Amino acid sequence: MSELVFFSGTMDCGKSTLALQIGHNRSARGLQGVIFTRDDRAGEGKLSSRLGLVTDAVEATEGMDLHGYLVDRLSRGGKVDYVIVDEAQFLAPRQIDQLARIVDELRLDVFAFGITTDFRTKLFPGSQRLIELADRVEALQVEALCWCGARATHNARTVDGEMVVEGAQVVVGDVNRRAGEVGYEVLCRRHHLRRVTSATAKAGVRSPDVLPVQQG
Ligand SMILES: Nc1ncnc2c1ncn2[C@@H]1O[C@H](COP(=O)(O)OP(=O)(O)O)[C@@H](O)[C@H]1O
Ligand SMILES: Cc1cn([C@H]2C[C@H](O)[C@@H](COP(=O)(O)O)O2)c(=O)[nH]c1=O
Repeated sequence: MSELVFFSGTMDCGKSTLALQIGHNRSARGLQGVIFTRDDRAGEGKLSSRLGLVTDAVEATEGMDLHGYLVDRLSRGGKVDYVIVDEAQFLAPRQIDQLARIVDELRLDVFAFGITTDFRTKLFPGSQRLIELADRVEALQVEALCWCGARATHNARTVDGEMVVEGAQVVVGDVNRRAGEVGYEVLCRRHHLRRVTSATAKAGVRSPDVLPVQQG
C-alpha cells in the first residue's frame, strides 16, 4: 500500500540528509525516483544537506501541478517508483493535495520533508495540509538541541543573534549566519516563547515578552 509520509522537524535536524538516504537506498536497488524541492539554499533544482551531499531535483515552482508532472512523465514511458519532496513547507496546500493524488491514483510512495512551524510558531500552509492529509507524520530520530541542552522544537529567526518576530513568513536562510545577516536558531519552546537565543543568553539578557498573539 502506497503512503504519503511527512517527516517533520525543526531546521537542522537532518531532514534533507534522510531524504538523500532514502533516495540513495532505493536507487541502489534499481528503483527510480522523482525528487521535488523548492527554494533549497543550494539553489534552484537542488536538494542539499549540511553534511555536504547534494543532488539534482525538480524545482516545484509556485503553481506547478506535481500530479500532472508525474502523469506526463509516466505517459511518456518514464519509470517512476517513488517521490521525494524536500522543503515541503514551501508548497501550496493544493500541491499537497496533488501529492495525495500521486499516492492514491498513481500508487506511488511520497516522502515529504519539511519544517512544521515558522519563526513565529505558526504552521506553514503546506505543512498544515500535510498534517491533515499524510498517512503518517514522523519526527526525526536525531533531535536538534536548544542552547540550554533541551530538545529544540521551534525555529527562531535572528538578526545579529537576536530573535525577531516580525517579517515575511518565507525568508530562505541558514543557522549560524554572520553578523548583520538574517539567520535562524533552533530553540526549545521555553526559550522561544521568552525570546532567549544563545547570544542573548550569553549576554545575560532575559526578555519576559512572549510572541505577539493575534486575535481572530
Ligand atoms: N560536520 C558535521 N558532522 C556531523 N554531522 C553534521 C555536521 N554538520 C551537520 N551535521 C548534521 O547534519 C544535520 C543537518 O542536516 P540537514 O539534512 O542539512 O538538516 P535539515 O534538512 O533538517 O535542515 C545536523 O543536525 C547534524 O546532525
Ligand atoms: C523558520 C523559517 C525558516 N524558513 C526557511 C529557512 C530555510 O531556507 C528553510 C528551512 O530549511 P532547512 O533545510 O529545514 O534548514 O526554511 C523560512 O522561510 N521561514 C521561517 O519562518
